Amino acid sequence: MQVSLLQCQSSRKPPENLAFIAQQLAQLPRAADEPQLVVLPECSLLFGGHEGEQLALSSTEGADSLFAHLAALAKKYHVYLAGGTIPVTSGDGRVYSRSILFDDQGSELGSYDKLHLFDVDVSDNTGAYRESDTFCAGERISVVPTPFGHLGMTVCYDLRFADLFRALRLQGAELIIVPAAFTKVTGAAHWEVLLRARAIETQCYILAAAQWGAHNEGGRQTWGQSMIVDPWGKIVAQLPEGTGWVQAKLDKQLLAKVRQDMPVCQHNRFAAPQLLATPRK
Ligand SMILES: O=C(O)CNC(=O)[C@H](CS)NC(=O)CCC(=O)C(=O)O
Repeated sequence: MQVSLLQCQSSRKPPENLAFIAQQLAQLPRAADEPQLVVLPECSLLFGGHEGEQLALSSTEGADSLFAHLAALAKKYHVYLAGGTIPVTSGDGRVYSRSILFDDQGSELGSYDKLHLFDVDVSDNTGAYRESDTFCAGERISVVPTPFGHLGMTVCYDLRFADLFRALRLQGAELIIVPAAFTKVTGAAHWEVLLRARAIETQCYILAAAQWGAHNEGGRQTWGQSMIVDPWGKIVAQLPEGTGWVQAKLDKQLLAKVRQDMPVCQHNRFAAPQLLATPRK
C-alpha cells in the first residue's frame, strides 16, 4: 500500500499554501485502485501566523475554514489525508495545534492535538520558541484504524518523547505520522536519529512530513528531510531539501516479521513495573 509525504515551504498565507498542496496532489504518481495516504507537514496551511491570525482562522465551521479546505482536497484527489496541523480554538484565547485525518471522501476519521509544546531556546535567529504563548496542549493520544493499518498520531516536538510513541504502540499503532517543522539547527543535530530510533523502538512505520527552507521572508528556517522509515529502522524514502513529495510502499509482512523475530514488546521489563518497584533486600 502506497503512502506519500509532502514537503512544504508554507507561509502565513493559506491560499498560497493550499494552491501548492493541490498542485502536488494533482501530480502525485499513484497506483490505480489502491487507497493512498498523503501526510502534510505541521502548519501546512498557516505557518508562523501570530496569535490574531491563528485565532481568526481557527474555526472548524464554514466552507472557508481550513478544516473544510482540507476535507475538500481529500475528496477531490481521492486520498486519505493527514492534514498536518491547523489551529482550532480552545476557548481560552489560545488554539490547539490539531492534526486531522480525513478519508478519501473528505470525512474526518480521527484527530489529535499536539501534546508537547515547543517552549525551547535554540541558537538560531529566532532564539526563543514559545509555542505555548499561542497554543495549548492536547490531552489525549490517538490511534485510528485505517486501510493502511492502525495509525498513531504525533506532531513535531512530540518526536522527542519516546513514552508517547510507546503508548501508541501499546494502543496498536502500526504506522505513526510525524508532521513537523523542525528547526534547521535541531533538525541537523537530531531529526534523522530520533525518527529511526522511534521506528526501531516501536517497530512501526514512521511517516515524517516536514517543512523545509526559509519561511515568511527569512524569519524562520526549517530543516526538511521528510522521510519514511520502516519498522527495522531503514530509511526507505527521503527528500533532503526542497519542496516536493516522497513515496513508499508499506510492507505488512516486514512489519510482522520484525515484531515476531525480535519481540521487544513482550521482553520489556518496564511493562511490569511492580518488578522494578520491589525494594532490594
Ligand atoms: O509555530 C509555528 O508556526 C509552527 N510550529 C512549529 O514550528 C513548532 C512549534 S514552534 N515547531 C516545533 O515543534 C519544532 C520542534 C523542533 O525543532 C525540535 O524538537 O527540535
